[in-house]
Amino acid sequence: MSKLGKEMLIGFVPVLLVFLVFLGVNVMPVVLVGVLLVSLLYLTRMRANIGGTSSERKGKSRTPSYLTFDDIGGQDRAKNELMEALDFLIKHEEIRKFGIRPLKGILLTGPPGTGKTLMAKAAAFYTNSVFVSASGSEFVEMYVGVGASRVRDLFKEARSRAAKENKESAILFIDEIDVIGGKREGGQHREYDQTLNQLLTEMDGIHTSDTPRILIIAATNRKEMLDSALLRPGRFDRHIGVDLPDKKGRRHILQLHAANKPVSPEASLERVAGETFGFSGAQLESVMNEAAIYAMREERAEIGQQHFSLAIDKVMMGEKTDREATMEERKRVALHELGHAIAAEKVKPGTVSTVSLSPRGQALGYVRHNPPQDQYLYTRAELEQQIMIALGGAVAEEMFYGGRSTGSRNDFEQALRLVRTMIDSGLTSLGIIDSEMVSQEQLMKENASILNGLHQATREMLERFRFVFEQSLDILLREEVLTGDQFRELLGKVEQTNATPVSTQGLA
Ligand SMILES: Nc1ncnc2c1ncn2[C@@H]1O[C@H](COP(=O)(O)OP(=O)(O)OP(=O)(O)O)[C@@H](O)[C@H]1O
Ligand SMILES: [Zn+2]
Repeated sequence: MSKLGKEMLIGFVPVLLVFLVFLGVNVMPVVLVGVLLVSLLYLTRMRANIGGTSSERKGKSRTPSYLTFDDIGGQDRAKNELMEALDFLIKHEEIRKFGIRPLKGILLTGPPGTGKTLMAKAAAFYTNSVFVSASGSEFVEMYVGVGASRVRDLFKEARSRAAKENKESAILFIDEIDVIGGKREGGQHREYDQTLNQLLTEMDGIHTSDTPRILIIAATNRKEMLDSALLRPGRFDRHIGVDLPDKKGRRHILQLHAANKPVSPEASLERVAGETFGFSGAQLESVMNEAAIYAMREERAEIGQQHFSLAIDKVMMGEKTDREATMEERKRVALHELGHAIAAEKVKPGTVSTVSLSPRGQALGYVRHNPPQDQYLYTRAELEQQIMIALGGAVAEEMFYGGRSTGSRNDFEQALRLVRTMIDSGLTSLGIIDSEMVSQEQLMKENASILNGLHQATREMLERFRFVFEQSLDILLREEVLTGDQFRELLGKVEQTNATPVSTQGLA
C-alpha cells in the first residue's frame, strides 16, 4: 500500500468511530482489535529493521551471496597462501591424526580496498562453510558489556547457522579488527578490555573435535597497531598480506569488472592497467564504473579509452570542482603545469599522460604521469629526475613571474619526501646512515645542497625551452585538457618550427 493510501485510511478511522458512536454502537471491541493490529504491524516492522548485522545487510546489496577465488583479480600469492591455510579446515581428519593444533585465526593485512573482504567470502565458499561477518567499528559506541555479548552472539550465530544449513564449518569474518584489538596507550593491558577479552576467550575455547569447526578471519590495514595478545600462537598466528595489485593483477581486476559492461574493442584495458600504478582493487572498480558513467552521459554505445582516462583522473584527483579562477590565475596555473609537463617529457620522455587546467579536488590544474612500467626500486638518478619534475611547476612560475605562489606546496612536500628517501636509502654524500646518527644541522645541509642543485638544473633546463612555454600557453588555455599524445605532438611541432637546436645534454 502506498504511504498516502495508508495515511488516508488512518485518518478515516476516527471519523468511522465517531459515526459508530453516533449510531449507538459499542465501539470498545473495535478499538481494542484496532490497537492490537497496529501494534502487531509495528512489531513485525521493527524485527525486520533489526534483523541481521549491519554488515550483512550492506554485504547483501553489494556482493552476490557467494563468491569464489576466481572472482578476485590478481592477488595470486595471497590466494594461494589462504587456500593452503584453509586445508586445515578441509583436511581436519588428518590434522587430528597428527595431533596438530587447529588453526583458529587468520589475519589478512594490507591497504584498504585490496579485497580482504572478498577473500574471506571466497574462503567460505571454498570450504563450504557458513559466513558470518562483523566489523570492529560495530562494537564501539556500545554500552559496557554490550560489545562482549555481541561477540558471544556472533559465535552463537555461526554455530546455529551451520547447524541449520547443515554445514560442518563456519567462517567468522571480523573486518577492522584493530578497532577492538588495538594496543592500549600507556601500559595498561588491553586484555582487560571486555570485548577483546571475550573474543580471546571464544578463540581459546575452539577445539579440533568441535562441530562446526570455526575459523576466524580478521582484517586490518594497521597490523602494527594490534595488541600482542591477539597475535599469540593459537590465536591470529597466520598472517597473509593482501597488497596493492601489480600491473598484471590490475588488468585482471579491470577485466572482471568489465564483464558486464560494453567496453569498446578499441579501448585497451592493458593501457588502463599501465596508467593506474598504486590503485587498489576498489579504486579500479571505481574507474570502471566512472568510465561507464562518462560513456552513458555522452550517449555512446560503448566505453572508450577517453572515458577511462577521465575516470582515472577522477578517482586519482577527486571530483571536478567549479572553482572559477580568474584569467590571470589560470595563466599562472597553465605555466606551472607546463613546467611539470615539459620537465617530465625532457627527463622521462613519453611519460606525461594528461595535462589539465580543470580544477579537481584541491588542485587548480594537474599533470598526470604514466610510468612506462610498475617500478619498485629507484636509483639516485631516477629520484633526481622525479624531484626535477616536481620542481618544474615552481621554476616555471619563477621564470615568468619572477616569484612563486602557494600553488607549489604539494610539489615541495613531494620533493622533500624524495630527498628523504634518498638520504634514508644511503644514496647521498652522508653515506649509509640512520637519521639518529647525524645532527639536524647536517641533515638540513644535505637536504639544501641536493634541492638547490636540482632547482638550478631544472631552471637551466626549462630556460632552454622558454619558447615552448610561450607557444603552448594559448593552446592549453583554450583546450583546457591535453592528452599525453596531444601534448607530445604539440611539443614536437613547436620544437620543429623553432630554429634553436635543442639539446638535452647534461641531464641526469
Ligand atoms: N582483487 C580484487 N578483485 C576484484 N575486485 C576487487 C578486488 N579488490 C577489491 N575489489 C573491489 O573493491 C571492493 C572492496 O573490496 P574489499 O571490501 O574486499 O576490500 P577490503 O580490503 O576488505 O577493504 P577495507 O580494508 O576497506 O575493508 C570489492 O567489492 C570489489 O568490487
Ligand atoms: Zn605543481
